[in-house]
Amino acid sequence: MTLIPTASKKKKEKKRKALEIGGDDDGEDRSETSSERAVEGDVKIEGIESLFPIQAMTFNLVLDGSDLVGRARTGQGKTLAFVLPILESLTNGPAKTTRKTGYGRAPSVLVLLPTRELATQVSADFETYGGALGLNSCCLYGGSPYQPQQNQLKRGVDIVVGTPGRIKDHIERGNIDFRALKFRVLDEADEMLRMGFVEDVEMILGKVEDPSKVQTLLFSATLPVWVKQIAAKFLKPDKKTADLVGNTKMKASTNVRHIVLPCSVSARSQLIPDIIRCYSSGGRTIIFTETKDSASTLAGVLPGARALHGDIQQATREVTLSGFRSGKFQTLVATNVAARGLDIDDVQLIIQCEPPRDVEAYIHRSGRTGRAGKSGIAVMLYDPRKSNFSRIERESGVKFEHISAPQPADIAKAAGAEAAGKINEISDGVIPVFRAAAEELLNSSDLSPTDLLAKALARAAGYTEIKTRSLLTSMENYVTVLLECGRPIYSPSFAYGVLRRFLPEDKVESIKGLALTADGKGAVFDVATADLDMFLAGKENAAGVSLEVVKSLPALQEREPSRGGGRFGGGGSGRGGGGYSDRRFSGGRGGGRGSFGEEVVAITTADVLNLVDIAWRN
Ligand SMILES: Nc1ncnc2c1ncn2[C@@H]1O[C@H](COP(=O)(O)OP(=O)(O)OP(=O)(O)O)[C@@H](O)[C@H]1O
Repeated sequence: MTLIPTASKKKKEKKRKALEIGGDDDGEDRSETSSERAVEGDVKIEGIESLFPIQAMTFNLVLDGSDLVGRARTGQGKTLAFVLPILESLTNGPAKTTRKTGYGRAPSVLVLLPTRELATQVSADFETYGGALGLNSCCLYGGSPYQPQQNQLKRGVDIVVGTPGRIKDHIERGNIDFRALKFRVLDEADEMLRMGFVEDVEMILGKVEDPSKVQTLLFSATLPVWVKQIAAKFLKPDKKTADLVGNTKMKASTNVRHIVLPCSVSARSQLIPDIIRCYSSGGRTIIFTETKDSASTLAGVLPGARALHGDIQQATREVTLSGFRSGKFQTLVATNVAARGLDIDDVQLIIQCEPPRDVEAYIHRSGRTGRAGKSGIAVMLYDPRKSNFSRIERESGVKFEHISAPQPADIAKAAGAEAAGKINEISDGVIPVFRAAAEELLNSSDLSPTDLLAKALARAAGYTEIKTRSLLTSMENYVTVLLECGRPIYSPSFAYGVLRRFLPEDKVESIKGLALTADGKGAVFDVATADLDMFLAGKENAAGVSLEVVKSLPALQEREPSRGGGRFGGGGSGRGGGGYSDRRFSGGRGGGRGSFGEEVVAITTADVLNLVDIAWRN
């Protein structure tokens, strides 16, 4: 008997169609061709025609009884890479003969995952594929009542899937017996340990009396070195590794277009709907925020969006996620609770509101799209004044595509074309009713019929004006300008100093997002459209100063976030603004700790040049 997955995702979600099982029932043939048989064999599960590489790699290793570390990029099928061989082993392989059966049986499989949503998802996979083989599973996670879980355990289950906290609770209540355990799986192992579950995980794994009789499998798309060290404690010394990422540079999904876009915090809620319009291809979008509060706030202002985070009641979390999966709404705003493992059909776009703190978070969040060979887009917003994504770029191996905000005019154009298309769908029956008003309009207006029709289309598409959007902070009704003064601009404070020569203080203070250009010759910043004329006229009185509106953002200097506003950062602008690290000029990098732990502020060459400049001007 050989397993082959066939369920299409939609059907899987409707209790996932049963497996057809057939042939080869002797259970003897577990040579290296087992995985091939899994692909070519008797049982076909719709939607899956062959094993993905990680699955082909792990199938025989698991059947052969090895402990295993499995790593493949996001969306490459790691779940079935343990589900299928475990089920095969239990029903037709080495674990078959000693597996407990009957009422009250103790579980043969334990799967630990970091989040409730993920536990539910993986449990559903076991239900789908294992259920058809007569194996039942239960899902144990916090925030839901104990009693039904306890009853299930009492009746007997083959597979227990859950989060460490709740599983530990059940162990302490004497509800779970691990004496019959054959497999234990740590999925998204690094996240589970990072979330502070180390002790719980250790306690749970420690409940297995004879670990030599249990196979331990550890999976993730990211396995930082520290996880490998911890893994050495849980897995047998002769464990096998199936690592499809290894030392390759690119650690994130290669099916995803990785994009960065400058945007200030205040412009986010205006910009995001346009990013969705331009990049979601009509599919679902997941937006990641750093905090629960910002997830709730953003979900509150984005049309048709719902929030998902750890402060939301479990029952609501479940309703939200199933509504998103079933397409009741198209935009989910979440914290990292949705970053790991979630496999949701037709998520075309990921938006990260700011660069996450660690590279793993970037890899997993962006990996919620571009799954199972499909393509997707991940847009990461950053505030050029504060954010630095170069570490993520370096450590993930992603070469970010830089874009600026979609312009409202472009979006309006597309909406206009759509509105024009819809005009043909309107019945000619409306003409007699509206003709008199149309004639009246034509006769009373100085505009040509085409221009009048253009206005009518604008109205139909919901536009009464077209705003501009700046390139640097993505703010509406701001434009981005480039300042040059015939000599290098070493620091933001020098740029502010140049502006003060020809503009009043309040206007200098009103500019947004000032950043230095990578060539060291200029600075770019955003100016309110209403102030633009004043800026352009003012520069006429400042010799050697040039100021021009830019259509595309020049390459900018990298900002070093760790220094904060250092003693010399930001100068007289009052903006603090973390120091710039222009490698051509930097003498030393950022702050550090002295031998007694005190904060050491390093002065970069740029700071010194800046001081010289200020002295020179005075
Ligand atoms: N052999 C296969 N053929 C076709 N589709 C598959 C196959 N294996 C898995 N899939 C589908 O691929 C998608 C991604 O699989 P899965 O969720 O296991 O990825 P993953 O590697 O665990 O990703 P992540 O690291 O994000 O958790 C799922 O929708 C799954 O049903």
